[in-house]
Amino acid sequence: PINIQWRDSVYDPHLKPLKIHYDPTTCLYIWNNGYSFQVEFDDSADKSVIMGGPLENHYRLKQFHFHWGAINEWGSEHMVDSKVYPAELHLVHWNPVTSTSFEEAIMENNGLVVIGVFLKLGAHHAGLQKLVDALPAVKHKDTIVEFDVFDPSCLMPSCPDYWTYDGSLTTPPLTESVTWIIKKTPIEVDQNQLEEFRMLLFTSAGEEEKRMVDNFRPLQPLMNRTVRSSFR
Ligand SMILES: CCCCCNS(=O)(=O)c1cc(S(N)(=O)=O)ccc1C(=O)O
Ligand SMILES: [Zn+2]
Repeated sequence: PINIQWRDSVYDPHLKPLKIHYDPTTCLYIWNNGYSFQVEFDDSADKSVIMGGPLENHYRLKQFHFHWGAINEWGSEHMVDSKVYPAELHLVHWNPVTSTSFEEAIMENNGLVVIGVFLKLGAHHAGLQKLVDALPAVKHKDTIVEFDVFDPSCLMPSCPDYWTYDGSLTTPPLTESVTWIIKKTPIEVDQNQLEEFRMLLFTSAGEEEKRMVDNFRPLQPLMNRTVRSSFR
């Protein structure tokens, strides 16, 4: 993750609007992987896909997860002009044109696209609440609960503006296979919803409880990468 300096980003007029078509019935389950909670999707066909933006072709939604802090002062993996948000949503997609599976796409150049959406403290988010209500069922590491119909588009801000740069996964194997698309405008969630995230545990049932908080990777230097913006 990087600190996006608005002034260093370059407006690219060739960047198209991002097109998102998620099929809510491709949602499978939520599970606690001991690092975050993830909502997994059926990626066996081109049913929940994104295209346009900086992308050459379409990408299939595989999973989404969040990163958050112990308190509202930090939690996001990216920053904007050194501003940190209390949480960040990542929607992970893979390229079915150049790879035959997600696992293969992880190792490919341009194999993955991750859309990042900042969460800020504010109004109650009705769409997120369905997800929050399921969290007690996945409190411990390696627990899973069926989650049959959910449309992640409800977690997208209406503003089309984004930054994009070529980067890596923020989790091992940290491969440089990710086209990052970071939405400029955060979505609002309320204090209770953030607190529910912080009630999850890193630990399995029976172990000494460790609250799942601060599950973000520290900032990495941008090096010679350029961040392009879809807006002036
Ligand atoms: C088989 C190895 C998978 C490694 C990457 N998996 S992932 O779904 O892309 C992922 C991405 C990310 S991130 N923050 O989007 O780079 C975080 C966690 C995971 C995960 O698997 O838990
Ligand atoms: Zn992530």
